[in-house]
Amino acid sequence: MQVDSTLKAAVELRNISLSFDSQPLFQNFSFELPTEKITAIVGASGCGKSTLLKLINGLIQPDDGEIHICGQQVSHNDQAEWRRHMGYAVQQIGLFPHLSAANNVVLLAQLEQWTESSIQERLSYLAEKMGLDQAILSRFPHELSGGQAQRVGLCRAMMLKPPILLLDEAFSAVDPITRMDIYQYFLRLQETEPRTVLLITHDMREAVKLSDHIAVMQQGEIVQFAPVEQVVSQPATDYVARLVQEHI
Ligand SMILES: Nc1ncnc2c1ncn2[C@@H]1O[C@H](COP(=O)(O)OP(=O)(O)OP(=O)(O)O)[C@@H](O)[C@H]1O
Repeated sequence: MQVDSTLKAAVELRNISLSFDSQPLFQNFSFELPTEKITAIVGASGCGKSTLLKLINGLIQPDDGEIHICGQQVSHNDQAEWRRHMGYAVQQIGLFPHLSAANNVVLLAQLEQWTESSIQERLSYLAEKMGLDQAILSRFPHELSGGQAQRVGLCRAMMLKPPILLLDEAFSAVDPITRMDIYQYFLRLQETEPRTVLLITHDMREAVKLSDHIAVMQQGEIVQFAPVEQVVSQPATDYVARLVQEHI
């Protein structure tokens, strides 16, 4: 599944409804993720950010509504296929402890039976862009700093060149200075290899730093979805204004 870069939205949710234990979280929820842009979802704990991400990667099935990926409607039965086109990185990183950093990064490409030369070429490219040298790549996860492990996790998520990248608090486990460095690495890669990114974060400052668009969520609804500058200069509700004031 290739993303046509002229496609307005690489991911589209149409009229999604979802309840947990008869408690509605999403009701008639629609959302479009702009192609080859970074979109941040910001909102308080429990507003539905991670659930939205799980709907997009097929981990959760909506009660009602449609999901379109790269212009095609997908059904829950295709989830294995559609997930192959998505990279996924989370706060907990989840590197395999018995594999070196390099082997963590290349594992999926090996499973996909890429040639050894393509694997090594892709690994070198990502490692260079993310500032990971040979010494770091040969270490095991317990020998890495939090920031190094996060960059390894990002490289792993991007190994197969997924057109869509889902990041759930993927930058939050490190100190602010290391985080700034990782932002720079990440943005450099996004410049050379643009992809459609959904970034889930509590941190409005991170959203402003990294994203093209911000969607602010409150209790299963998007209360503002606009380019970053607009969210900052013209917050649509008091809640968005508070987020902007308190965090920027
Ligand atoms: N599998 C589940 N079963 C029941 N309730 C769930 C389930 N998953 C999520 N919820 C509920 O749905 C709501 C939204 O959860 P979600 O994890 O999407 O929030 P979030 O915005 O990502 O929060 P946080 O920022 O704390 O991670 C919460 O009230 C949560 O308790």
